[in-house]
Amino acid sequence: MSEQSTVISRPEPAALSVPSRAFTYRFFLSSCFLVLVLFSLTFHHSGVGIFILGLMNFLFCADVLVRSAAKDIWAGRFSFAVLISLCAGAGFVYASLNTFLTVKLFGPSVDLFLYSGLLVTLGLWAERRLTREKERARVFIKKIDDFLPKSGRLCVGRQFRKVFANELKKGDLIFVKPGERLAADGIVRQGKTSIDEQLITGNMLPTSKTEGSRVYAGTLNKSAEIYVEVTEVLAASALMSVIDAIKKGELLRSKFKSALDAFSGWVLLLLLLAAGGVYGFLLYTHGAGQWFHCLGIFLFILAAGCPAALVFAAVFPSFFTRSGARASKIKIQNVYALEELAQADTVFFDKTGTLTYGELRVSGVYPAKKISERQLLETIASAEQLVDGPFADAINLYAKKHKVKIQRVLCFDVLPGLGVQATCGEDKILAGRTQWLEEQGIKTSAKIATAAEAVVCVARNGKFLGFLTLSDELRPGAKETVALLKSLGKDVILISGDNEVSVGVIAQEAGIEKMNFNVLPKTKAEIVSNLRALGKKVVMVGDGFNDIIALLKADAGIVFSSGRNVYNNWVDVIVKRRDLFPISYLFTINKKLRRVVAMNVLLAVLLNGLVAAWLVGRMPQPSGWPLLVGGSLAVVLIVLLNSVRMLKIK
Ligand SMILES: Nc1ncnc2c1ncn2[C@@H]1O[C@H](COP(=O)(O)OP(=O)(O)OP(=O)(O)O)[C@@H](O)[C@H]1O
Ligand SMILES: [Zn+2]
Repeated sequence: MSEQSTVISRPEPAALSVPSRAFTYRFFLSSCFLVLVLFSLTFHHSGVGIFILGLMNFLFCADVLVRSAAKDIWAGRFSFAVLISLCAGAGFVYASLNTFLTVKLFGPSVDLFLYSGLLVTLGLWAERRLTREKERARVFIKKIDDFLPKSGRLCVGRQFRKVFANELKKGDLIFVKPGERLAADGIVRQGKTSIDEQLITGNMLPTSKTEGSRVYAGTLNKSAEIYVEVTEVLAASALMSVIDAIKKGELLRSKFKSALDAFSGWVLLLLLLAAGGVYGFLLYTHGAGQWFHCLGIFLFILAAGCPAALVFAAVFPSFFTRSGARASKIKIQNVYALEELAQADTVFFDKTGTLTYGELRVSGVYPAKKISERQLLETIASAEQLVDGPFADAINLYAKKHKVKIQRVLCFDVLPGLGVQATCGEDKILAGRTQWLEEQGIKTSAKIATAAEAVVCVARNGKFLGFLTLSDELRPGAKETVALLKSLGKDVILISGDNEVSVGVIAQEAGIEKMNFNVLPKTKAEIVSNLRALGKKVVMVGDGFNDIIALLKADAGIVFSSGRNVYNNWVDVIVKRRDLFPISYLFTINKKLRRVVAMNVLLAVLLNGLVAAWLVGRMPQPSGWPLLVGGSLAVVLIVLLNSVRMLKIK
């Protein structure tokens, strides 16, 4: 019981102390102050008025930045908030002292109210962006919780009692009305209905269910009342393992550090060294008695040297990276994942739908002895008629083309990675993986082991009727991508639910030496987790439902998708293309991205430093603010131009 509740409880509220709303309204307020200061400076209003505007900006807008800066300093982090708070603060103090002291401080008497205000405004904007990104992840987590059934109707004798879904135990009987979500995995004991199982099996069409059918927690009962025997508590249900993987993945992601924070410490150090150096030099030449008078130059360099363009140094490149990728039908949902891709040790490729198109075609029909081809086809086509997905689509198309007679299906279960189990009239049909049939005591054919393509075995009432082979084609670029990944030193492994021979054929075509075959969807995820536990960085490239947990458990997940997977929100990269060529781009782009960001930071620091130095060199410079602000904005433009390079997908 205690274990159940820990799994179900919401993720701990991460270190998101300030909501983005707080940044949003402060950003707009601060922009207004900025305009007012600019207006006052242009029309030479009194210094006291400008000081009041500046003070209000600090009290009402910069307060969040200062508070989070204090927290960061306390924790020994020299974050972006620390940099902006210190520099904008220095500028404000400098400008205030110059407004009220009769003897001006040593330094260009440039009005820094405007510039420090600009730093505050841009700082708020950047922090708002970052917190919003984290909040979005939170919203997704909340949304996934909506799928979680909250309560169930437990049958006690002839009565019902509403209980929390996580209180249900194996063997309990529950009553489910139409329109309700199932509270646990189970087996239908009474009633007939159709269930929307998209959440678990990916089947878009409702699945018909009757006594003996399997049902899953979280799926939606659509048409009639049913009684279900609980076979698995909610905490151990299929839905829960997906939700659990999603939450763990989000937690992992929320720990990523923004590039802005990573560089801010260095910029701050540089500024302190420059300002401190000049200050020391002045003390040396003017004498220590002048410490207060000379302090001006320290404050000035700290404030004017802090590049406003720094805010954009990391934002622009990732924005353009995303846009460039989107134009090529790649949706990078998590830019930080690019770093993981670059550092990955192992890359797993799923076979059907990922390395191959996943557009299967029935290539062979092999009836068992004394069974006609018709019989075999009629049986499997009846079982698959309401199923979708690559296997069922191919079989249904083939049946239609060959005018195969189809029996009405009473109910069916889709078992991800295994196959389909259906009831037609009195007959029970199984269509799926060879091992799955063997496990149920059905003897299949020895010929199957030599099939070089995906196989679906068919049985009716425990009797093997034969099998079908389905062919698929490698996506263009598969070979090239594998070769490139190998040249980058990555271990490439093919992982598939199909048999050894058919996986081997595709592996060879793609140039992959390592493979895992006959793997169940659950095992895929375990293989990924185990490798990660050994300290490896693992990337999963997959498609659709069977791979979702493996995709979520990996350090980064890339999914090939036609866009109807409900779990797509949670995958790092979505590829909506026919070829595999851009996959290698995803693994190499991070290097370029980092280079461009580093160059942006360098450009911003150098150019802004030059402007500040120019002002210091031309002391006193009473109306230098247009140069400082104009210069900084010009640097923003240069950073922008440098970042546009990321648009190009090589
Ligand atoms: N609709 C279906 N009808 C019959 N059999 C099916 C169906 N779906 C899957 N199977 C069986 O399950 C096996 C594995 O399915 P599937 O290819 O979807 O798994 P996977 O783990 O995603 O592997 P892959 O790497 O090939 O994508 C298939 O080879 C097939 O025998
Ligand atoms: Zn697949």
